[in-house]
Amino acid sequence: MTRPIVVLKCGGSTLEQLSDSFFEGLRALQEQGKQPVIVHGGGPDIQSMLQQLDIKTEFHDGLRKTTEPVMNVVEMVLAGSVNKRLVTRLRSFGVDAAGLSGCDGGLLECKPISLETLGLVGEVTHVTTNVLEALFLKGIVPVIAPIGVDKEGVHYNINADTAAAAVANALHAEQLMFVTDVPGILKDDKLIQELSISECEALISDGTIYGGMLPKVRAALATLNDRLQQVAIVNGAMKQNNGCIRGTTIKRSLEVV
Ligand SMILES: Nc1ncnc2c1ncn2[C@@H]1O[C@H](COP(=O)(O)OP(=O)(O)O)[C@@H](O)[C@H]1O
Ligand SMILES: CC(=O)N[C@@H](CCC(=O)OP(=O)(O)O)C(=O)O
Repeated sequence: MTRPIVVLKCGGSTLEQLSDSFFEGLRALQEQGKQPVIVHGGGPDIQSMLQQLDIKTEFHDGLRKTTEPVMNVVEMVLAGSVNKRLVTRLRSFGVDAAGLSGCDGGLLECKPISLETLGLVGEVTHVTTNVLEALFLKGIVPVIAPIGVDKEGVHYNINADTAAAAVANALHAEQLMFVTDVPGILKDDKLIQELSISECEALISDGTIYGGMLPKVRAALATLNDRLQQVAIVNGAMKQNNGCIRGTTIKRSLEVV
C-alpha cells in the first residue's frame, strides 16, 4: 500500500526564501507516514538567465511564449540548477530527495497548447507514475521540474502550477499545497482563510485574483474531487506553527472541516 501522497508545489518566487521550518515540516510529514512529492517552478531564475543571454520573452495569459532558444534556457535552469539546488537543500535537512524532470521515465507526457501563440508550452496529457512509485518504495521524495515530452520526443515548458495539479490528480493525492511568496489569497491586503469554488470564480472575475495567482487557483479548482476536498495556498517563508502554516484553503464544500 502506498502512503498517502502530499503534493507540494514550490514556486520560483519563494524557493530561496523557504524557511527552515518548511523543511522540518516536510520531514515531519514523512515521519507521520505521508509521502511528499515536490513540483517546483523557477520563473525568476529563468527570467534572469534569459536577460543575461539577451533572449527576449513575452507572456500570454500568464504563460511564457517558448521559442526554441527560450526552451533551451528553461530546461537548463529548471531541470539543472533550480532542481539540484532544491534537492541539495532537502538532503541537508535529512530528507532523502531525488530530482527529475517530466522527461524522466516519460513522467509528464504533453502536447502543445498552441504552437502558434505559445510555441513550446505544453499541457499534460498523461502522467506516467512508474518512476515515482519506484522512488516511493525507497521512501525518496521526488523533486520534479515541470518539463514535458511529447510522443515525438520534443520537450515542452509546462507551467509549474498546472504540472503540480496533474501530478496530484494522477497520484490520487490526499493533499495539494501551493507554496508561494504571499500569505495566501489577499483581498484589500487581508488574508482570506477559506474560499469556496464559486467565491474563487467571483474573485477571478472581479480582478482580485490576477497574474501568478491565476494558474494556482485555476489548477486548484481543476483538481478538487471526491478524494481531494481542499487545496491550500501558503507562504513558504513563514515559520510554521506546529507543522501547520496558515494560508488560504480552497474547499470543494465549505462544510468540510
Ligand atoms: N489576490 C491575490 N492575493 C495574493 N497574491 C496575488 C493575488 N493576485 C495576484 N497575486 C500575485 O500572485 C503572486 C504569486 O504568484 P507567482 O509570482 O507566480 O508565484 P510562484 O512563483 O510562487 O508561482 C503574488 O506574489 C502576487 O503578486
Ligand atoms: C509555460 C510557463 O510559463 N512556464 C513557466 C515554468 C516555470 C514556472 O511555472 O515557475 P513559477 O512557479 O515560479 O511561476 C516559465 O517559463 O516561467
